[in-house]
Amino acid sequence: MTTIPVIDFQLHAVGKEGCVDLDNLASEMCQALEGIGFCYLKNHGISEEIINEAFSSSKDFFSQPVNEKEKFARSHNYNFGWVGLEVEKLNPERPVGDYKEVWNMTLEDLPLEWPSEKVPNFKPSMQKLYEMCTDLSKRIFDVISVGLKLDEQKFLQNCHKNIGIAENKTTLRSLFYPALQEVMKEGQVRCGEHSDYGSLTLLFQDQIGGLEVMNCDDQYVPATPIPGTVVVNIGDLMQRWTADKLKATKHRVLNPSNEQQRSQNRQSIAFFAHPDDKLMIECLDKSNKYEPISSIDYLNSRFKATY
Ligand SMILES: O=C(O)CCC(=O)C(=O)O
Ligand SMILES: [Fe+2]
Repeated sequence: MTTIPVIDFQLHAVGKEGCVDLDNLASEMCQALEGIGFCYLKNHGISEEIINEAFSSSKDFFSQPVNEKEKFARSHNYNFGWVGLEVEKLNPERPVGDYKEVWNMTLEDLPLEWPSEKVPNFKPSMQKLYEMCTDLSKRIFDVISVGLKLDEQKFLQNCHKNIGIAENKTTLRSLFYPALQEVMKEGQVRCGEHSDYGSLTLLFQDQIGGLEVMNCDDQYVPATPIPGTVVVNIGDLMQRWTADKLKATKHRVLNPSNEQQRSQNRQSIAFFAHPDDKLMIECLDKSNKYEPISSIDYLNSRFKATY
């Protein structure tokens, strides 16, 4: 598979009720996730208004001066808050950190502040999108469970019961890539080559473009923005869980070469689903290809390598 397929999710979209036969959708989706590891979903059911609000309030947040944003710097204990330019290096082999800023959040009741005084709409709009992404990811888990022929359609969904409640590290992250400098540091990119850590990622991107995904021929191909769609991909934990059946594909965001694009900010919002912290991740096919590990131990081992 060399391109990223667009899949119509209408049948099981957010807001749809009732039992439907997911077999065809499931095989279409698993074929994509076993191949290139990415797909676009159209008709996913999350309203454009909710997505746009999260993008515009994020922009308001990131447009503030650094000293304002620093007040809300990421707490290592919770993976919550603002991370500044060049701090994260998603590909540790690159010489410098990524040219991006991010805001990470969960829905858990944490003793942490939002910048609500200066950007009142940021918290409610991100929380709303988190809720919608929780719903959509659970529906995608149903489809994948059917595609993997697991005993129960709700099997994977049940492994993510605590999303947004407690003891689950599922994170919504707003990313802001500022317009580029005329001369960038050697080897610096917007987002270095990496695969995601968790089970499933949903990604909303603006119209600027730049996301690239490694295809089955080891070539990076553009994941061109398609209005109205969400990009879906598999994380490393899900690859391990499925004994390498579903693929956690490497991706990156390079610096545009076109002068007009270089002078524009880029925004995206990613939802990283993780199974409940204490869940033991054992190969679903009983092959024991990888040792069992708890969801939280796996995630912590990955964070150590990034920060
Ligand atoms: O901004 C993007 O399009 C991709 C971001 C990403 O891959 C990540 O944060 O894991
Ligand atoms: Fe990623």
